[in-house]
Amino acid sequence: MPKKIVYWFRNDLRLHDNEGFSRALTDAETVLPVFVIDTDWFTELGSIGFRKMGVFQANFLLESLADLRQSLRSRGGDLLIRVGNPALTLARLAQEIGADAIYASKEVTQEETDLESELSKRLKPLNIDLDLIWQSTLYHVRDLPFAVSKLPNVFTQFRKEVEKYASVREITPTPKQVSMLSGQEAGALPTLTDLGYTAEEISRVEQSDTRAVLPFHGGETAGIGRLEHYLWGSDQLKTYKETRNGLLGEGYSSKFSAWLALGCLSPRFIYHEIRRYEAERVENDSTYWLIFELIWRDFFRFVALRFGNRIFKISGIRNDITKRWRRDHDLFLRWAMGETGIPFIDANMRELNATGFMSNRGRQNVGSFLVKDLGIDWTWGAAYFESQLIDYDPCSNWGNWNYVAGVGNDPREDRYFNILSQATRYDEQGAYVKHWLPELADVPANRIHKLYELSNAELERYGVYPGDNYPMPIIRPERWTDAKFNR
Ligand SMILES: Cc1cc2nc3c(=O)[nH]c(=O)nc-3n(C[C@H](O)[C@H](O)[C@H](O)COP(=O)(O)OP(=O)(O)OC[C@H]3O[C@@H](n4cnc5c(N)ncnc54)[C@H](O)[C@@H]3O)c2cc1C
Ligand SMILES: Nc1ncnc2c1ncn2[C@@H]1O[C@H](COP(=O)(O)OP(=O)(O)OP(=O)(O)O)[C@@H](O)[C@H]1O
Repeated sequence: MPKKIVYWFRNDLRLHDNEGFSRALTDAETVLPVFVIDTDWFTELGSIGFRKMGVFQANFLLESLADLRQSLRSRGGDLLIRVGNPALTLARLAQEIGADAIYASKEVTQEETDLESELSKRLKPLNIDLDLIWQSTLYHVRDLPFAVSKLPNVFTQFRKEVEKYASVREITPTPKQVSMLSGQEAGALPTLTDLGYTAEEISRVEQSDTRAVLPFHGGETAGIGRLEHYLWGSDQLKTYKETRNGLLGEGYSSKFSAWLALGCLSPRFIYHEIRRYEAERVENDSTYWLIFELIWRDFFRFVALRFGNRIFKISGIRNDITKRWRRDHDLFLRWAMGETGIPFIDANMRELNATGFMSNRGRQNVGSFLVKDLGIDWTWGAAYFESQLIDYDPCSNWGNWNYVAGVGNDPREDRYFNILSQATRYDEQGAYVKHWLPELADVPANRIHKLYELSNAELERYGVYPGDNYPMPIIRPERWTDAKFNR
């Protein structure tokens, strides 16, 4: 009997270095590649009333599926697209075609692993196997020099151990041919409207704000294109370490995150391209630093594997139940909408809302401001990021928020970001703030981050009318000018 395998694409929307899919092609006579758009992704998050998957990531996902379908078609295959409950849909499909097994990549966070368990339960009585393949990290989970239960608590220790005792595996070659089971309806790719997004949400994507760092386009083809540009075309990799804390433009950082989140780019592929770049062009601190950041990404994934649901809980990885959090909805909304009256915070939040992206520097600052200056429940901030980010990834998002909130595995106790000194340091001339807050265009650079110190008369001189074209500050952050906190 020829062997039939259903390949369930998840966050591995690529053909390069896709070990799971390549293994399915090797093990089976015919495969059936499927993606199931889970209707649960579009529900609203209970606590704060925002949609789980924001419109930017949903759009990026649809583009990625279109690209993957195209790549499969050009190799004699196709991508079946279904909308519904993945476990139910896949089990039915596998039964219908008489599949021997379903292969898919292994995920680590609860909603995803719940689906794996549900699917496995449904397949058992049908005598169909479920084979889950680890493939989202730079270092393979089996190559770690320690058991996951003994994962070092501190990033630096983790990094040093993996760098010393593990190596990054070679990439799996891209399949040339896909021999696909015929006779199944391919299924149309839904539109954002089909998925329930409102006209207002869709217009945010369609308007594609020209102030965005990049016109992000989903899919493996665009992801590889971005990599080629960042490394080989523009040579920006060689200055990454100096530019990575930037705020404006496409070049200050790689912008790989959205492609990594859905698996359009494989971290191992990026790694080997960096190594090739080092051999052929230049090897320096910057080329290493991009690998260093990819190790952070791995770290948060392994943290999620080790700590399970603790990353999503208010007490965090540390299980700290002593901290008290405010649940002031109005204050939270002022933060979320970029209406705090603190220009550096507002500019970053407006960028996020308009484009789905924010720099790493921005994320650390708005996170710290919400949690440390406003004292608001950090899980609201994380949930809001989840609903807006084009590169949302459960491990990186919730892991980083654990850090920012001081409930993670940060060795530095009670890290505090002084927003004023951060803004002055990373946006010295106020160019970033003015980019997103044109109403502040006439404020001189030396006053722009300290608007809250100016009198109404002074503000009006610069065309700023508090409470009218720009909000009054929601707090007076005395702490920012106190030398003790001024770092
Ligand atoms: C509060 C907060 C929430 C975040 N949420 C997410 C998220 O949902 N998804 C996400 O991909 N990143 C998240 N990050 C990490 C980081 O901000 C983004 O990965 C980065 O800004 C994306 O831009 P880039 O690809 O140009 O990064 P680069 O600076 O070019 O870095 C290259 C890659 O390294 C990885 N990386 C870099 N920094 C981190 C980090 N701190 N943690 C984990 N991986 C990292 C990313 O995969 C990134 O694409 C978050 C950071 C903070 C502080
Ligand atoms: N890209 C990042 N990925 C993961 N964690 C980060 C990243 N950037 C910062 N952090 C975490 O936040 C901390 C503070 O960041 P920051 O870059 O300000 O470091 P710093 O030691 O305070 O000084 P500097 O700004 O000179 O790098 C880092 O030490 C690290 O723990």
